[in-house]
Amino acid sequence: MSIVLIGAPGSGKSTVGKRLARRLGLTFVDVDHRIEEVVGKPIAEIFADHGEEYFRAVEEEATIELLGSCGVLSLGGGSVMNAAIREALAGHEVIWLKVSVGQASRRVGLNTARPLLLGNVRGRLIELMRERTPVYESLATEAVETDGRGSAEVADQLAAERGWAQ
Ligand SMILES: Nc1ncnc2c1ncn2[C@@H]1O[C@H](COP(=O)(O)OP(=O)(O)O)[C@@H](O)[C@H]1O
Ligand SMILES: O=C(O)C1=C[C@@H](OP(=O)(O)O)[C@@H](O)[C@H](O)C1
Ligand SMILES: [Mg+2]
Repeated sequence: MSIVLIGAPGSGKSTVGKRLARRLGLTFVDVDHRIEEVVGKPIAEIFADHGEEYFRAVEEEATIELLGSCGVLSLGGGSVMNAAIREALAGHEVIWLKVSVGQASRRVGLNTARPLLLGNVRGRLIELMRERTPVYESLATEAVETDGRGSAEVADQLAAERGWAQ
């Protein structure tokens, strides 16, 4: 079983996941990093050179494969829109990092490396969150509010709940 982090871009999945894994002595993998390794280029270039459909196909394969090993796994924000990935999440501990549009757009900034947000970060986040929030909610075994809290605080709370003693 893995500890899997889901949530919108800017919710802190990559940052919190890394620290949580360190606290618990578990391995950490960020699926976006694995995709970049497999394809051999950054996410933004994968979208530009091959398109979103190709990215989603690689994401599906990488996510499902990584769910087969133990540790902490940070998913990409859009991965939960894929039915095969949703099915593969069954039986895992799925932590939803909640974030408001305002905080997420401040965190990712205007020069984001996230191709889906380019042009109008706030507007795109509103659309994505409207579509995805019910899905995040339905998959989560635990939900954590991250607004107004640092990523270290969020990670340490999750680690403490799982037996990490400060
Ligand atoms: N709770 C938090 N408070 C403030 N900034 C945060 C928080 N979590 C993450 N960040 C910052 O927001 C940015 C996006 O975080 P990241 O972990 O990449 O999010 P995600 O993987 O969910 O898109 C990073 O610069 C990170 O340092
Ligand atoms: O929301 C999305 O569809 C995406 C989020 C990104 O990951 P983060 O959620 O870690 O930013 C990355 O997978 C890709 O740019 C697509
Ligand atoms: Mg990430």
